[in-house]
Amino acid sequence: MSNILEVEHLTKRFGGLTAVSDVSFTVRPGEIVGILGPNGAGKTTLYNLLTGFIPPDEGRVSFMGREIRGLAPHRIVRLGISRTFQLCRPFVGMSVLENVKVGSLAQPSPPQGREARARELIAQVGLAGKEDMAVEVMSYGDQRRLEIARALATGPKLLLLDEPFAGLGAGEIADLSALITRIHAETGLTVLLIEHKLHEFMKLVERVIALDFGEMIADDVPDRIVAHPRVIEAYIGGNAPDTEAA
Ligand SMILES: Nc1ncnc2c1ncn2[C@@H]1O[C@H](COP(=O)(O)OP(=O)(O)OP(=O)(O)O)[C@@H](O)[C@H]1O
Repeated sequence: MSNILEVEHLTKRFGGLTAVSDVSFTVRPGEIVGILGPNGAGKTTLYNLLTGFIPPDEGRVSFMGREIRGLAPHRIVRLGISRTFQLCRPFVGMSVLENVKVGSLAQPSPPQGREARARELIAQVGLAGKEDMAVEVMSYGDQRRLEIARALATGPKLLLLDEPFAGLGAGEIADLSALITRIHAETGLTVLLIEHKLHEFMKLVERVIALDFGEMIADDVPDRIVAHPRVIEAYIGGNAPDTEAA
């Protein structure tokens, strides 16, 4: 399989606004690809389209050679696409362990191995010892780790991260960035990453797909993206990119 994900002419309109406009790109297995763009560029809408949360108006999405347009979110998770959210969405009133086990319910695997696997993932994201902790008392940084563990529990081949560094301090960002790098290296998982903290973003990703007003304006390696005239214009015209370390 040459590409794990193929997006062709994907378009989503909300009334008169085209949030994602004729976007086409491919992702190879094991790549870590950044999705860049100022506020409102269409990044989260793109994730919502890839995960079946909303249907596209036009275009197609092929995942591991299979057309997934129109499939319900739980079917897409089962096929191997998992995501985290911009705002953490842990199940409150449940422990860390229970939260991760919920993720594993996405796959029709026998229940016996679920707890052991959940404990492994909790350790993998650096939360060992916190299995029984209530999620509402966790730090924001730990909640981000939990989100990643829960997403991994669904057994993804493609992981979509939506602003994992939002709201974190510099130390937490560096730690989480190292965690993402390690998980990517250890598992060979394909990763898409939306992030406004460009300093860490550019270090993490191998390639960047840049959006502006729903249109794809560039698809290139980080070094060329930061010098790309349309990317610079998109940011200078709107929000200056946050290229400093947080
Ligand atoms: N359900 C919706 N109904 C109407 N408009 C929407 C809806 N969802 C998104 N939009 C609009 O679509 C555009 C793209 O939004 P989107 O959230 O995808 O941008 P984004 O790049 O993720 O921005 P941010 O970086 O601020 O999260 C915005 O103008 C937004 O207001």
